[in-house]
Amino acid sequence: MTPTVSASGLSLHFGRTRALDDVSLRLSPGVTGLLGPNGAGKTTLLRVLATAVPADRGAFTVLGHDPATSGGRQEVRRRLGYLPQTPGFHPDFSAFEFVDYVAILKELTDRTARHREVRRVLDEVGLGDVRGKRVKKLSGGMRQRVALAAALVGDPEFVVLDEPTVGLDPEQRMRFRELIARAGEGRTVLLSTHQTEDVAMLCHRVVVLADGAVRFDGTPAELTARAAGRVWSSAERDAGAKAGWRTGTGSFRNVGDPPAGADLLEPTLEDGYLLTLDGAGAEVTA
Ligand SMILES: Nc1ncnc2c1ncn2[C@@H]1O[C@H](COP(=O)(O)OP(=O)(O)OP(=O)(O)O)[C@@H](O)[C@H]1O
Repeated sequence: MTPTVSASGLSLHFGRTRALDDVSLRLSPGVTGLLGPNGAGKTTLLRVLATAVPADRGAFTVLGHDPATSGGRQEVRRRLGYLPQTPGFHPDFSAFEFVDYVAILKELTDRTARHREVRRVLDEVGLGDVRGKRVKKLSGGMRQRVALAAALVGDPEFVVLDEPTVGLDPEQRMRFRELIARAGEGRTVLLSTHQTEDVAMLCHRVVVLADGAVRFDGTPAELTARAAGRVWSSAERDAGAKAGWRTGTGSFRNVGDPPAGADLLEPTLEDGYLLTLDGAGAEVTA
């Protein structure tokens, strides 16, 4: 299958900071999770792919369009939905006005068709009843759903979501997962998150970034399998553990190099992720 997004050798420096280091990836329909510690370069990668900032080196295409040319950039933006880490809401806009404003920027020029589309996406995220409410009066979870509606307006083929579930309570997070899963049906969604459960539950693929570089690119099951035979239980923290913590049962859960005869546990995606970061030379914290 031809990938929706094809990127090769993307690098970007901010002064002496190397935010992206030779990143190559291909994205296809479905939800791809982007995991990485703070400062790994996730937001920077998303901003480059959303054409908000150009890379220093490397290139990418979205559905064959090259954003390095002004015509190509316009084509990419027409096919793109972007939920940034801090959506810039005008606080006095209603939910409808905000999404309509984004729809205008996306060049949905026919007013009647545009308003129909704005109502459709607000209904899709469950905000049809409060579309006239000021954004500043909405809860944090509702505001995130307004931002998701803005990302989905115009039915883009490539959707970039930067930590959309941060700060949400478990019920809202579950609701958001449903919405993201639905958005990923037939569309290519790139989801940056710190929530390994989001990735385990939603994503067909996961990319791990550390120090601006890709450290893993594969399925969630493959990431989990990296920790097979490397998670064990013990009465005390084990010397061979890269990370270990006392669980609610009082025993330690260790991740790393187990001693002979260790009481092995079923690994999770988070275990595989922690071990991948350790291999990358990043600090493992748990
Ligand atoms: N506009 C900028 N100016 C200077 N440095 C920047 C800028 N944006 C990002 N950086 C630096 O680039 C690196 C990558 O940052 P980025 O925000 O992409 O990481 P991240 O993985 O999204 O982190 P987080 O999980 O904390 O959001 C960091 O060292 C950051 O300080």
